[in-house]
Amino acid sequence: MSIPSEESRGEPRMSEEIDYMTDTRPIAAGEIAPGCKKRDPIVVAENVTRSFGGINAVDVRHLEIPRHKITALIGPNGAGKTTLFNLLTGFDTPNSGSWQFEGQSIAGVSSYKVARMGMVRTFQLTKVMGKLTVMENMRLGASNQSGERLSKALFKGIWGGQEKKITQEANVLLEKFKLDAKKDDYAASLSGGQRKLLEMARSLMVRPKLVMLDEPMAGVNPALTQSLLDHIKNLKSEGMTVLFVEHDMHMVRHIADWVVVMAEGKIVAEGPPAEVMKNPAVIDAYLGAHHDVDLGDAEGIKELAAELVADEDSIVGTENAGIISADVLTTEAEEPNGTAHGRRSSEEPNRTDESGSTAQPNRTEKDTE
Ligand SMILES: Nc1ncnc2c1ncn2[C@@H]1O[C@H](COP(=O)(O)OP(=O)(O)OP(=O)(O)O)[C@@H](O)[C@H]1O
Repeated sequence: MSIPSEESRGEPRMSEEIDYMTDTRPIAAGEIAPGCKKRDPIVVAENVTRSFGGINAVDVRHLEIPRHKITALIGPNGAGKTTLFNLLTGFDTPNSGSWQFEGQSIAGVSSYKVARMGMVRTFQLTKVMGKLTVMENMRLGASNQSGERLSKALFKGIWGGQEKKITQEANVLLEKFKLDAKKDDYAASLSGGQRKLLEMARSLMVRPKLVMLDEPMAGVNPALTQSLLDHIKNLKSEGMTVLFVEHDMHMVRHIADWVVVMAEGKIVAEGPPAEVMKNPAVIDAYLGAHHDVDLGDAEGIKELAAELVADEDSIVGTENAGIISADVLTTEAEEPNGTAHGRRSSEEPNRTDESGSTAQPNRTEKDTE
């Protein structure tokens, strides 16, 4: 679907419509660097901080989220991604900071008002109401839109003219998300992946401009993964902006237009996915040496095996070291100093141990042990 462009920052308004799936105009307004300005930001945050005891969970000097793009927010566990989501959407209160959505200051605005303004989010642990039916959950989503209370959201007839319209909209979304056959089932009976879909469908009842997804792939059965990816791409094609937190680098690589990297509360890198994933600081702190390999197919596995052969740091653990070929292990084992499998332990820190506590997507040393 094509949507009229909304230019900002002094650029001429284009008279023709823009297809946001094929729009190749630059995302950054100038040089790409952590906290850089965007050509057309939908969110601008300034000096946002949040600490818990002695921990600076979020310490963001400047962050802009590009409109009509899919932005991935990545970083090790505890980097502050979810806390930043909570702050921006009014689910938590910062120690300091200001931020605008669509040019309007929304710091201190409650979560339901933020949703009504068009900025919605989903949660890492899905929050659908298990004892309500799928359709009732959808109605609850619409209640954010009209500011109605829970009781009104659930009981027929109270909404008068709106009821029919809301049900129609819910039906369209449920059909799109292939949940229409389950609309009278309790949400508790859905699989984890279907609940994620329901949570996403429900958030769309407010017709948002910005959809923020916290780990949409976590706990989703591989059979539903592609469908979730397609739904997220569709949000963009329908003119929405998406910001998602994800540890699954396959997803980040395949659907993100832009990647923002957080570590210890700060924005430490950002840019197009291919560039960010080549950034040595990001690789060291988060991705690990072989992050670039797609393990979704046999070629990817072969590629990883070849990379591991060339990377002596990868030889850890026992001789049954997974996908490392027996030839390689034999060669290593025959080295005169006899340290082939334990060489990092004395003179260098073992990267597996170091990163194991933080870097979930690192499918390298850990997985080959
Ligand atoms: N309610 C809280 N009380 C105390 N500490 C908290 C709270 N929420 C978050 N933290 C701490 O703030 C830091 C940032 O946590 P946050 O959950 O935002 O990280 P994250 O990047 O989302 O991590 P993950 O990828 O594991 O979800 C962590 O050190 C966490 O322990």
